[in-house]
Amino acid sequence: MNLQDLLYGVAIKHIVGKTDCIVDSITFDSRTVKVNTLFFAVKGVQTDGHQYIAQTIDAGANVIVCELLPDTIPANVTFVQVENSAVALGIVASNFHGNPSSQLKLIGITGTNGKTTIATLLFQLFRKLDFNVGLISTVQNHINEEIIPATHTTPNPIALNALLRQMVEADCEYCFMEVSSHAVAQHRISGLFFTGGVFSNITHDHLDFHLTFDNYLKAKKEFFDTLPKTAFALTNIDDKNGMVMLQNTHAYKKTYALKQMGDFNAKIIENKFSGLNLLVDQTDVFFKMVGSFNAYNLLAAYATAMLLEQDKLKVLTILSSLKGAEGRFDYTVSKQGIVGIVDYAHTPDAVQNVLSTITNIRKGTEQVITVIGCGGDRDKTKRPIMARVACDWSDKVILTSDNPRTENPSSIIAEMEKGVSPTNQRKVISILDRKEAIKTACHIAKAGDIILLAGKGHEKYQEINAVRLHFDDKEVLIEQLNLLS
Ligand SMILES: CC(=O)N[C@H]1[C@@H](OP(=O)(O)OP(=O)(O)OC[C@H]2O[C@@H](n3ccc(=O)[nH]c3=O)[C@H](O)[C@@H]2O)O[C@H](CO)[C@@H](O)[C@@H]1O[C@H](C)C(=O)N[C@@H](C)C(=O)N[C@H](CCC(=O)O)C(=O)O
Ligand SMILES: Nc1ncnc2c1ncn2[C@@H]1O[C@H](COP(=O)(O)OP(=O)(O)OP(=O)(O)O)[C@@H](O)[C@H]1O
Ligand SMILES: N[C@H](CCC[C@H](N)C(=O)O)C(=O)O
Ligand SMILES: [Mg+2]
Repeated sequence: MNLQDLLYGVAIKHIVGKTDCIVDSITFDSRTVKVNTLFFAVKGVQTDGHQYIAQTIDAGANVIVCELLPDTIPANVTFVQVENSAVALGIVASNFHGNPSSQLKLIGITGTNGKTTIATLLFQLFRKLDFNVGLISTVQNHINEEIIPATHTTPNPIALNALLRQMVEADCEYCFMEVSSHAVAQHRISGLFFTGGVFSNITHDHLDFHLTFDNYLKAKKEFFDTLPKTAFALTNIDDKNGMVMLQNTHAYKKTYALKQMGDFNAKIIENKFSGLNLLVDQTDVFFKMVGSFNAYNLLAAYATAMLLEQDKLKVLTILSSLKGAEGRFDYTVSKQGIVGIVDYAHTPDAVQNVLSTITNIRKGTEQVITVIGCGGDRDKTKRPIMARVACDWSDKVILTSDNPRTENPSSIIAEMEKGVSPTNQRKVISILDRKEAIKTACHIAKAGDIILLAGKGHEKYQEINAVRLHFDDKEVLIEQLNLLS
C-alpha cells in the first residue's frame, strides 16, 4: 500500500525521506520486521520501541513512525515524526485494513465489571435476531459461529483491525467489543469509528497500571469523550461515576438504571438461583441469569438493542433465554446437593457482588465456602481487600493461588492474609495448590452448602513462572464433587 494513503488522518510533525513508497506490512514489534515494513516505535511499560529502530532498518524496514528522530537518518528510509506513535498506529492500522470499523456498526463496552457479559449477551442476542455478528471479548472472539482465540480483552490495533476486516468480509452488520482501560490508555482503539459506547460501572482494579483511581476513571472517560456525534453514549447512572462519563462526550447521551429514573429502567421483582424476574420498561420478564449485577448487564444489553432500533418484545424474549458468558456465575449441583459456582470475580466489587447475590438467595442454613486467590504481576492493592470481602461474606474461606505469573504464590497469599481481621481468622485456611484448595472445599461441604470458586472463570490455564499449565476450575470442581461418596 502507498505510504501517503496509509498516513491519511495522521497528525504529522515532520517527514524525512520520500513519501511515494510502497509498504507491504506494518508492525510495532522489531522482531517481525521484513522487507518493506513500516515500523512504529512505541514507548511501552517494559521498553521503548525507539531502541530497536536501527535493528528494524537492518531487517528491511523502509518506513519508521516515531516520536523522536535519530541523529543520523539512513538514505532510502522514510522517517515520519508524530506526537504519539501509538495514536498513529491505530489510525494507520485502520487505513491498512480499509477502515473496517466504518463498514459495520461497532459498539464498545467499557467498565470494571460486566464488559464480557454485556458484549456476549449482545452477540448472542443479535445472532438470534438473524444478523451476522462479530464479538471481541476476554473469553474468545467470534465471527458468527467461528471462534477465534483471544489473547487480550481488547487486541492491539493491527490484530483488531485485521479481525474487523474479517468480520466485514463475512458480511457482519454488527460487532460488539470490550474496551479495556489498558486499551484506551495505550490508544489501541485510536482510529476506530464507533456506533455506540456502553459504560457498566467503575470500581477498584488495575491500579498497578493506572496508579490512581482518577487516572483509571479518565481512561474509561476518554473512550466516551472520543465517540463521534453520530454515536450513542449509554451509561449506568446508578454508578456514582456514571454521569461523569457523559460530561464531555459529543455522542447522544442515554442512561439506564435500576434505582432511579433513566432512559431505560428495570426493577428486580425476584432474584433466585433459578433466575431473575425483572420489570423491564414496564414489561415483566423472567431471565435465566442470576444476581442483581446481571440485572444491570441484561438492562444494558436491552437498552443497547433498543438504541440499535430492534423490536422490544423480540429482544426481551430472546434475552430471557440467554445464559451469558462462560465462567460467570456458572453453577452445578452435585448428587449430594452441594452447589458449586465458578465465577470470574477478580476485583473487590465483583467478589462482593457475587457473594451478596449468593447471600440474598440462599435459604439461610447452608454454609458458603469461598476459594479465592489473586493474580500475580497485577494490582497488589486489591489483594487484602478481596480477602476481607471474601471473609465478610462467607462462612469459610480458602485462600489459594490464582495465576501467580512471575511472583512467589506464597507472598501473594501472605498479602491477602493481611486483609483478614482477627475475628475472621478462624474462618480462613490457606492452601497454596489450587486443586488441593478446591478438593478441600468439596470435603468440607455438606448437602446444601455453596462453594464459590472465584477469579478464574472461563480460564483453561494457570500461569506459573510464565508457563501456562492446563487448569480449569469447573473441570476440577466436577471431578472432585464426583469423587465424594
Ligand atoms: C501492561 C500492558 O498492557 N502491556 C501491553 C504492552 O506491553 P508493554 O507496554 O510492556 O510493551 P514493551 O514490552 O514495553 O514494548 C514496547 C514496544 O517495544 C516493542 N518491542 C519490544 C521488544 C523488542 O525486542 N522489540 C520491540 O519492537 C514492543 O512491540 C512494543 O511496541 O503492549 C503489548 C503489545 O501491544 C501488549 O501485549 C502488552 O500486554 C500485556 C501482555 C498484558 O498482559 N496486558 C494486560 C494487562 C491487558 O492489556 N489487559 C487488558 C484487560 C484488562 C481488563 O481486564 O480490563 C486487555 O485489554 O487485555
Ligand atoms: N455489572 C456488574 N457489576 C458488578 N460485577 C459484575 C457485573 N457483571 C459481572 N460482574 C462480576 O464480575 C465478574 C467478571 O464479569 P465480566 O467478565 O462480565 O466482566 P469484565 O468487565 O469483562 O471483566 P474483565 O475486565 O476481566 O474482562 C463476573 O464473574 C461477576 O462476578
Ligand atoms: N482481565 C483481568 C483478568 C484477571 C483474571 C485473574 N485470574 C488474574 O489472573 O489476575 C486482568 O488482566 O487483570
Ligand atoms: Mg472481559
